[in-house]
Amino acid sequence: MPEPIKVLVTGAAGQIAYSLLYSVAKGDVFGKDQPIILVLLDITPMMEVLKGVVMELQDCALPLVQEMIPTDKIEEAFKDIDAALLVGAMPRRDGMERKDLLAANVKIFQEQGKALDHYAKKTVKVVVVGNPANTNAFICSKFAPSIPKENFSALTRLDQNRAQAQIAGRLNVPNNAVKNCIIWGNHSSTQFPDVSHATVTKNGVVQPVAEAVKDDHWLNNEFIKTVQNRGAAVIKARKLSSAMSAAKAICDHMRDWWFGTHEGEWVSMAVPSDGSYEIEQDLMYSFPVNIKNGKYTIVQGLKIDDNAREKMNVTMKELKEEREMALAACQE
Ligand SMILES: NC(=O)c1ccc[n+]([C@@H]2O[C@H](COP(=O)([O-])OP(=O)(O)OC[C@H]3O[C@@H](n4cnc5c(N)ncnc54)[C@H](O)[C@@H]3O)[C@@H](O)[C@H]2O)c1
Ligand SMILES: O=C(O)CC[C@H](O)C(=O)O
Repeated sequence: MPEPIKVLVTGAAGQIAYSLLYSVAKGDVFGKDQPIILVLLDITPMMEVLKGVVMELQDCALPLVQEMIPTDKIEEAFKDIDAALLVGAMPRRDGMERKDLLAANVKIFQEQGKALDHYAKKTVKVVVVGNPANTNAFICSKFAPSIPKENFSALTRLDQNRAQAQIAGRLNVPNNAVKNCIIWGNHSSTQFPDVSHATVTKNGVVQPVAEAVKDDHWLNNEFIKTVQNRGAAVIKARKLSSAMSAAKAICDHMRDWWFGTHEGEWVSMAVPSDGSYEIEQDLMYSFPVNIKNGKYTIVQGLKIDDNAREKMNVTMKELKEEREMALAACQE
């Protein structure tokens, strides 16, 4: 058995964590033979609820969980961690604007950035889930200057999974027959779900999604809008933010970062831009990436037409605006 790794989940008493913790604890993310020390951070008023979550995890009697550390102390939570799944933040409720969320949540990530800087291993891999996820990840990295900025990411895998499922549903094929859907930009309604490089395997034949769908109007309109607004649609229906699907996407994101992507396949992650595709450097922008040996590389050389360029710029502009608002909020 390898040495245990220390995995932090914040917002551990919340909705997403309730699905996420079970998957992490049973080895879906870091491997079926990787012992784990699970660190569970939430705020003081949630400690009683967290106690119940810990009892349930205990009662799962899972072999990989070597220790659980439930805490409301940030310095204890971030100490020597190998991976950070930063979920804890306020979710948007029906009728609430994203900007309300930004003001409320960005300070959490300023504080957690500082904690990462002081207490975490310098090799820690961080995925930010709490919204606005890209901008929170940007802030977190900014306040953790001793940790390489490549170690920070935000979750857009849920959007990728949504796009993949919409295409698979339309073509009546299994979800895993659809590959290489891309999410560009922000985890918000300005994101650009792009299937112009995606393929589908149907009746044993691999073909471009656009050829299989044979309906460019649907692909350029309804499909994009459905994916962009899926989170809001779930909130409207459930009166709560997506949780099961978010937890699944967090597992996909971190597992692929840990173990790598399959040959010829890419996944979408919001990562600091290196200037690829003319996206402003350091903006936490979602790109298609390949992953090998724990390191991602942005997929290069994809053809971007005028229509795509325009959509990629819209979501970049929103990210720049969010960044300015977040930096101002950090100074208050
Ligand atoms: N990026 C994505 O794809 C995606 C998808 C779904 C939800 N989200 C976001 O994830 C976040 C969590 O959603 P949820 O449904 O689990 O919400 P929730 O309200 O059920 O749980 C959030 C938990 O975070 C805790 N928390 C608040 N401040 C904290 C802090 N400073 N430190 C540690 N914990 C803290 C709360 O006490 C609560 O237990 C929201 O911001 C939501 O919008 C993102
Ligand atoms: O607040 C939102 O609009 C989205 C919530 C969440 O990020 C999701 O995508 O399901």
